Amino acid sequence: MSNSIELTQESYVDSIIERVVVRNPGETEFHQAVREVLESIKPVVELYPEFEENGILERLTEPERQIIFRVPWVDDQGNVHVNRGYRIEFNSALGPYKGGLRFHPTVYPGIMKFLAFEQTFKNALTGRPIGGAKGGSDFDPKGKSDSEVMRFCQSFMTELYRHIGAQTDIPAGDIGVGNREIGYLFGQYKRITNRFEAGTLTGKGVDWGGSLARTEATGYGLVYFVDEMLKDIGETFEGKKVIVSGSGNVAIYTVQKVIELGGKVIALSDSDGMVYDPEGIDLNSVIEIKEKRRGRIVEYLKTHPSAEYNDNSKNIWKIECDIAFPCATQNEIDMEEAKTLVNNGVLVVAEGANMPCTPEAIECFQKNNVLFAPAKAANAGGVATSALEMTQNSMWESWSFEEVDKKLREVMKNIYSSIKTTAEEYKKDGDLVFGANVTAFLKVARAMMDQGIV
Ligand SMILES: NC(=O)C1=CN([C@@H]2O[C@H](COP(=O)(O)OP(=O)(O)OC[C@H]3O[C@@H](n4cnc5c(N)ncnc54)[C@H](O)[C@@H]3O)[C@@H](O)[C@H]2O)C=CC1
Ligand SMILES: O=C(O)CCC(=O)C(=O)O
Repeated sequence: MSNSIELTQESYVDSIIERVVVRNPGETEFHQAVREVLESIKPVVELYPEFEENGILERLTEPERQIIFRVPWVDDQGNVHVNRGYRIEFNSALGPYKGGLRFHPTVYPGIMKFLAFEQTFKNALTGRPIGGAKGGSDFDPKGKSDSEVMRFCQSFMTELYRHIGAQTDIPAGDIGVGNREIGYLFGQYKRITNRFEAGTLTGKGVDWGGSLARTEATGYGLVYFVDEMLKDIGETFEGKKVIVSGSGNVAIYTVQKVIELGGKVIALSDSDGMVYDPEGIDLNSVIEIKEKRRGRIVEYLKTHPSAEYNDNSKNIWKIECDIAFPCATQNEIDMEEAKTLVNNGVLVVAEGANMPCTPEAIECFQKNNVLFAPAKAANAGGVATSALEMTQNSMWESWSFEEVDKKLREVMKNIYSSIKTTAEEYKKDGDLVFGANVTAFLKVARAMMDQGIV
């Protein structure tokens, strides 16, 4: 009897994975994200037949709404360009759709759907009432003037505005979308709607509805999360050698907090290459190059001639370290890099980017007892602080940096303890991938059950 139940339930999960592959051809990142979640929640789905009876997995893997639109804009020379804009409103069981916008040439439906699917689970872990979404465009902001970026953002919002709102869908930043872009997007939203509806976008400037500490939140939250993991094994950041990939928003504030807690960051990268500075990365120089000048990481050598540069960003994982923070992009660590990190004695790998480690890499870390922190838990501090920004907006209040930072720290602590406890409950001690997926799944699935077949 129990055998047959097990077989039926297993085939339910497998059939859903197959269905996602068939219904979303060629969208490999989306397949990967779905497979990762569904395979780990399998034993839990087996325990509750009502999930199958109510088509929970079919609905959970199909976006509630997918918006694709044309974004025409004119460059500084008067040439017309057309990009494609997206907003994937994946799941609103827990609250209005929430998630960032990515402007990058690699954007296509497979990337948008994987990010929106992941966001649904991540947002559930924050404990805030927010559903999951993601959006963006295949527009490449690299090398564009401020005026070109402004015109692009205005055109993008001219379509997007009709789909978003403080109670409906609240976009924010992601790769290629920072304070500058959020400003242009908000300006156009306000102009079209004739409403200063601050709660419609997060990551705003602090003088016009933004939250203090939102800029720092993803990186700081990531480090707070790892600090909890280290405490559990009687360790701290003090004296640890740390590698952070990328050099954008998440990477910069990860580095800042690691240094504050006594760690030494020795390498950073961008899509062109990586720098290794055994003396410890000088963050002020990185902020000057990346945040102020929007330059390339190779320029670090101009002021730090003793540092080394390599024009393959993947080589960053060859450097010996205690803690590795992939904070650039999806699938940046595969099996080969994972093996190198393990052979070099890495203690912790924590995902700052979304899905930066392939499933094979994660398996390699877990088999070799490396402490592994999955993105949907470890980088949730950014969206959690976005939710704090929404709370401040709805109350017409602005909290101090310290107050927001304290709440962020509590959120990260709670996420860590809840996913660790879930893993223990199912006798998967230390498996934070399982803990995060199951904790988030149960929350979203139960809300979907409560709300009927919608
Ligand atoms: N901004 C946020 O609040 C959050 C961002 N994330 C994720 O963190 C990651 C980074 O996002 P942001 O820092 O916001 O973007 P960003 O645009 O500020 O920075 C991205 C950085 O990654 C680098 N990069 C891109 N491709 C690379 C590659 N193949 N190798 C090495 N470096 C590469 C870029 O040069 C840039 O320095 C993304 O996966 C994003 O989805 C996750 C949670 C929240
Ligand atoms: O702050 C937000 O709404 C979104 C942040 C984000 O894009 C992410 O968590 O991946």
